[in-house]
Amino acid sequence: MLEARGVSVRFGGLTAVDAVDACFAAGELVGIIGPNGAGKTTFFNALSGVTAPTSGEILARGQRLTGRRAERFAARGVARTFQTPRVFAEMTVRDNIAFGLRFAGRRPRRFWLWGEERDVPWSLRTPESILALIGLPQLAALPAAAITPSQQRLLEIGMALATRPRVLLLDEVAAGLTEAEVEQMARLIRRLRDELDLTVVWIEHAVTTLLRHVERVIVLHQGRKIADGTPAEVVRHPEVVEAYLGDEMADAGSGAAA
Ligand SMILES: Nc1ncnc2c1ncn2[C@@H]1O[C@H](COP(=O)(O)OP(=O)(O)OP(=O)(O)O)[C@@H](O)[C@H]1O
Repeated sequence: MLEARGVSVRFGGLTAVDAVDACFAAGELVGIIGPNGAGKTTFFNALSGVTAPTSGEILARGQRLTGRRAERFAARGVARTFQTPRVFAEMTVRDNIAFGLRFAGRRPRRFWLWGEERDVPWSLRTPESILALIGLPQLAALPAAAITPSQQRLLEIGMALATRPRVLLLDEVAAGLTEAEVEQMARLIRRLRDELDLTVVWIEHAVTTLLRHVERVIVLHQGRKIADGTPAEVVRHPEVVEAYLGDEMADAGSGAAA
C-alpha cells in the first residue's frame, strides 16, 4: 500500500531521517516508536507528502509520489493526523467532518482508486455516519473548541476518514489520554482497520501502550531504522534496548503482543 525506499530528510547539517526503508501492506496495523528526536514525525511528514524527502522514494501501490504535494497523497488515499490536533475550532464538530468530505472531492459513491473500482463504505458517506463511527454523534452541533482534547483527537481521525483513505497515519493520538481513553482509542483503531480494511501506521511516544496493540513495530533511533518486527522481537533487540536504556523496554516487553 505504502512504501518508503531509502528515504532521508535533512535539515541543513542534521539528518532527521536516514535512509529508511519501510513497507506497509494492506490491512496491517504497524507502530513506529523511537526516543525523543528519533525522526518519527519527520518520517510521517515524508510518508504523507508534508515534507519532500531529500533523497529516496515514496510509493503508494507502486506509484511514485515523491515530491508531490500533500493533497496528491490524500487523493491517492493516504490520510494522517497531527501531533497537535488540527481541527477548525470555530466550526461545529459536524462541519469539521463535512469539510473533510468536501476535501475528498466530488467523487461518486463508486470511485476509482489505484486502478480498482470500489464502493465507499456506508459508514464513510455522511458526516453523521462518520460521527457514529468515531463515537461522537452527540457532539455534532458543538463548536470543535468546546469539546475535550481527547474528543478533538477523535474528531481529527474522523476528518481523516472523511477523505476516504486506504492508509491512515496516526501521530501520537494517545498522548495526554487517560488509561481508559487510551484503551478505547486502541479499540477504535483496530475496529477501523478491520471494518474499513485500512492500513494503519501509528506513532506513539508511550512505548508500552503501542506495543500492546500493534502487530508489527518499526523502531527509529537518530533517524535510522534499527528494528522492524513483532513487538516481542523488538523489545529483545540489543540496539533497541540500548536506545531506550533498557528499563522502558523491559517494562514494555512484559505486555508486548507476540
Ligand atoms: N523543520 C525542522 N527544521 C530543523 N530541524 C528539524 C525540523 N523538524 C524536525 N527537526 C529535527 O529533526 C530531528 C527529528 O525530529 P522529529 O520531530 O521527527 O522526531 P520525533 O521522533 O518525532 O520526536 P518526538 O518524539 O520528540 O516528537 C530532531 O532533531 C528535530 O529537532
